[in-house]
Amino acid sequence: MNALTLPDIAAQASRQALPLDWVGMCGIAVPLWLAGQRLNARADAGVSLDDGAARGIHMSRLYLALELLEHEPLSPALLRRVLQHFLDSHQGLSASASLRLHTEALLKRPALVSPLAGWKSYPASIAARLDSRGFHVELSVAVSYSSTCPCSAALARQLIQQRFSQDFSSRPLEHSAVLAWLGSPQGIVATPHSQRSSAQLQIRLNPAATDLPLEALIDRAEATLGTALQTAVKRADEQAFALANGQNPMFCEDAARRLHLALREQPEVHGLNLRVVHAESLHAHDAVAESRWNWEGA
Ligand SMILES: Nc1nc2c(ncn2[C@@H]2O[C@H](COP(=O)(O)OP(=O)(O)OP(=O)(O)O)[C@@H](O)[C@H]2O)c(=O)[nH]1
Repeated sequence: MNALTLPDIAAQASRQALPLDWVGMCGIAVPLWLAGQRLNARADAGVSLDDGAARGIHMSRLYLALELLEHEPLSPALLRRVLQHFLDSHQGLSASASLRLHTEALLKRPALVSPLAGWKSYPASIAARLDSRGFHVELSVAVSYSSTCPCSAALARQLIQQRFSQDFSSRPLEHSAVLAWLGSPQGIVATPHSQRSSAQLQIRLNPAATDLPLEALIDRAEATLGTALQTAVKRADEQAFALANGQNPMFCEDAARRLHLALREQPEVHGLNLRVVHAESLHAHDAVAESRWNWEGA
């Protein structure tokens, strides 16, 4: 039997004529180049099946088009070429194509003070679509940070004030005595709670963007929040982290507003959709805020 005699079920007519919105493959292992690294990724690749009478799409053609990802850094232009391949190989069948890549960038992050550094992983995904409305790309990444509750900080300060008032009600206010008190457990009789938090950032790239600014997006988000989770930490770094948290107390609403305003002004951002989750240590549930700008379906 040779290739010409192999049955081709996909080429048959469907018994139930009906177009399908998306047909493809999910979870294909692919390598890609991003943020200066070769990364493992999982691809979801597909097209619409607009010809309702056709039995199926040609999955192998989509799979083989993904080979393009191996050879050059991931960019909007490369994604567009892959999607154009999907459509060219499905002429008469499909008018829209999409590709979603799930990966994890591993970036080296410096300590706050000491000359140390360590690795931090950032789950990320890139989604591209080509259809009659044009081509667009979305970039998503999760950034983890610490958030100190501003309400808890104010309540703790009040208790410290009360304790100070008690302890110094009958003592003269001498500099050395106050300094010693501040350095004692009485000087911090209450501490605010803080929580490990995460921001899920999704941006739609400006159509003119030539790069996928993953690292720039992460850097911008971490600088905006001021309390990114750390990697290598010595005591000097921990002290700097305590200061950063004290200077940046945040409700989830504060974090969402900060991120929205900082990301929206980036020239490569055409739209954004973000969700921040503060995994409360006061409650057994999370505090969550979402914000969108120029986001379809919002
Ligand atoms: N359309 C479709 N194909 C599937 C599915 N599950 C597995 N396949 C297989 O995917 C394989 C590749 O399909 P095609 O791309 O049509 O393969 P081909 O006919 O050899 O390639 P072309 O000559 O380029 O059409 C076939 O062996 C299908 O059986 C499915 O649910 N739908």
